[in-house]
Amino acid sequence: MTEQRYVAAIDQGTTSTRCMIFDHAGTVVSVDQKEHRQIFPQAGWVEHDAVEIWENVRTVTAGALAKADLTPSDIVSVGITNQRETALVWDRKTGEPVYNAIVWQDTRTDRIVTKLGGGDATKYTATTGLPLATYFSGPKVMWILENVEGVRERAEAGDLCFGTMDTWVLWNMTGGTDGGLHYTDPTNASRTLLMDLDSLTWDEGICADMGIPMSMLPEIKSSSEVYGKVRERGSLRGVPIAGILGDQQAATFGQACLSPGEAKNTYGTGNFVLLNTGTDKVMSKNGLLTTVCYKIGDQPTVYALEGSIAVTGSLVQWLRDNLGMIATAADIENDAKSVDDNGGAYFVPAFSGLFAPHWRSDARGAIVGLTRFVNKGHLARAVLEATAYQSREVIEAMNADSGVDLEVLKVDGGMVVNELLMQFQSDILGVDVVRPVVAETTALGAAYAAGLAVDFWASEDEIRENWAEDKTWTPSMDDAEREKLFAGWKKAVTRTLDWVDDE
Ligand SMILES: Nc1ncnc2c1ncn2[C@@H]1O[C@H](COP(=O)(O)OP(=O)(O)O)[C@@H](O)[C@H]1O
Ligand SMILES: O=P(O)(O)OC[C@H](O)CO
Repeated sequence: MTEQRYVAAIDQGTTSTRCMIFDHAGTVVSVDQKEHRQIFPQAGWVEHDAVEIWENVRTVTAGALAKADLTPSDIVSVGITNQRETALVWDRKTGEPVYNAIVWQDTRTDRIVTKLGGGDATKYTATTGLPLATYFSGPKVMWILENVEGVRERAEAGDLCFGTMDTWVLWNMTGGTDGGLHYTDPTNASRTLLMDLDSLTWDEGICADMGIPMSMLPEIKSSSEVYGKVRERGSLRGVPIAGILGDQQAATFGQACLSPGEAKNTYGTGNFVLLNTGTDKVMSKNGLLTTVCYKIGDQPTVYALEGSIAVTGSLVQWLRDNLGMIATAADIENDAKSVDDNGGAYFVPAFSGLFAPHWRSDARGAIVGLTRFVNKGHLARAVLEATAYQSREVIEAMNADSGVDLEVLKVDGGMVVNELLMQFQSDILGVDVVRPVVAETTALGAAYAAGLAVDFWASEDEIRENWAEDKTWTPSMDDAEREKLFAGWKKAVTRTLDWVDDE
C-alpha cells in the first residue's frame, strides 16, 4: 500500500526554489522549479526578496502536485531543505520582512566580524564549530539590527522574528501571522554562529555579544519529526511537515552518507564537501567547519566536518552572464574540450573572499599565468579546473583532520553532468568519483527526513538500499602531472590574498 503514496520536498536554493515528489523507492515522480532574482545593491552585497521566494514556494508546490496529478491526500509528509546561513528578519504581526534576506555569499559584515573577533577569528569556534566569517547568519542579523531604521527597538520589544530560509518557509506554510511555527533544525542553527554544538541550544553569551535579543530566535527542533501541518489554504493542506535539513546536510543524507567516514561533494553555486564523523565532534585544525550533519528525532546528534567553497558553478554563471563568453552553462565543456590543458592559466574565483580552508575575506578573484598563447578554451578549462582544485584543498584538510583517506567521492549537484570536470576531479584527487542515479540528493535527503518521521521509510537501511550508482570516473593522470598542476594552483591562490585594504 505504501507504494501508492509519496513524500514531497521543498528545496529553497540560492538560485531557485524546487518542489520534488518522490515515491518509496526514492524515484523522482515530479519536479517544479522557479528561479528568483539575485539582488546586488553594491559590490560584495547579495540579497534575496523573501516575499518573492515564498510566492515561488507556493507556485512550485502547486506545480509539482499538478504535474504528477496528485492531491494532498497522496502525500504522507513534506520536508524542507534550504540554502543555509541566508538571514531574514520579519515582523511576527504583519509577516513583512524588515529588509531583504542577506545571502550567505554577502560580504558586507566584513568589518563587523573583524571587530567581534578583536583579532581572533576563532573566538567562538570551540562553542559553534565555526570561524568568525561573513558567511554565517549571526553577523548578518547584527547588520540588520544596526542599519535598518527602527528595527532594534522593534526587536527588543519582541515584535520581530529571525530565521534562515527553512524557518521562513515553515512559518509561512503553517499559517504565517495566523499561528505560523517559528522553528528551525540543528543543521541550520549550526550555521548561525549562535548555537552551542554540544547542547544544540542558542548561546546567550554570543547572542549578547552580537546584540541579538533571544526572543527573535526560532526554537531548535530535530531534523526529523512532525513539526505541524500545512495551513488550510496551502496546496498541501493538512500534510504533516516532518523534516528540515540545510541543503548540504540534506545532500549528505540523500547520498546515504550515514556512517562515519562517508563523504559527498555537491557541485552547485558553490561546492560543499561533508564528511560524516558520527556522534564524534571533530574540531578542525585545518580550516574546516564542524557542523551538525543531522539529528533524527531523539536519536544522538550526528556531526560532520565540512569544507565550504563559495564559488564554483557560480563562476560558470558569471562567465555566461557577466562576460557573455558562453551562451549556456553546458557550453563550457565544449570550449574546454577544444584544448588539452589549461595552457598555464589558473582562475581563482575569490569573489566572496576565500572560504575553506583559507577563510580570507581580503582575497579577490584573479586569473594568473596569462600569455598570448592562452585562448578561450584554456580559460574554460581553468574555470572548470578551479572547482576541482578547490575540492582537493578541502579534501586534503579533511584527511589531515580526521585521518579518513577517501577511497571514493560521491558527487551530486548541477555541475556533475560535466564529464570533463568529473574526469579531471578524479585525476586531481587520484580517487574514484561516483555519481548516483538520483542526482537530486538535496531534495531526496529532505524527503527521507520527512518520510522517516512518519514511518514511510522504516529505517536508514532502506535509504542505503535505495542508493544506486549511475557512473564512476577513475583516475588516469600520472602522479607527477597531478602534483605539478596542483602546485600551480596553490601558487595562484597566493596571488589573490591581501587584495582588499582595511578602510
Ligand atoms: N554543464 C555544466 N557545466 C558546468 N557547470 C554547470 C553545468 N550545468 C550547470 N552548471 C552550474 O551548476 C550550477 C547549478 O547547480 P545547482 O545544483 O542547481 O545549484 P544550486 O542548488 O546551488 O542553485 C550553476 O551555477 C551552473 O552554472
Ligand atoms: O543553495 P545552494 O545549493 O547554493 O547551497 C548553498 C549553501 O547551503 C550555502 O551554505
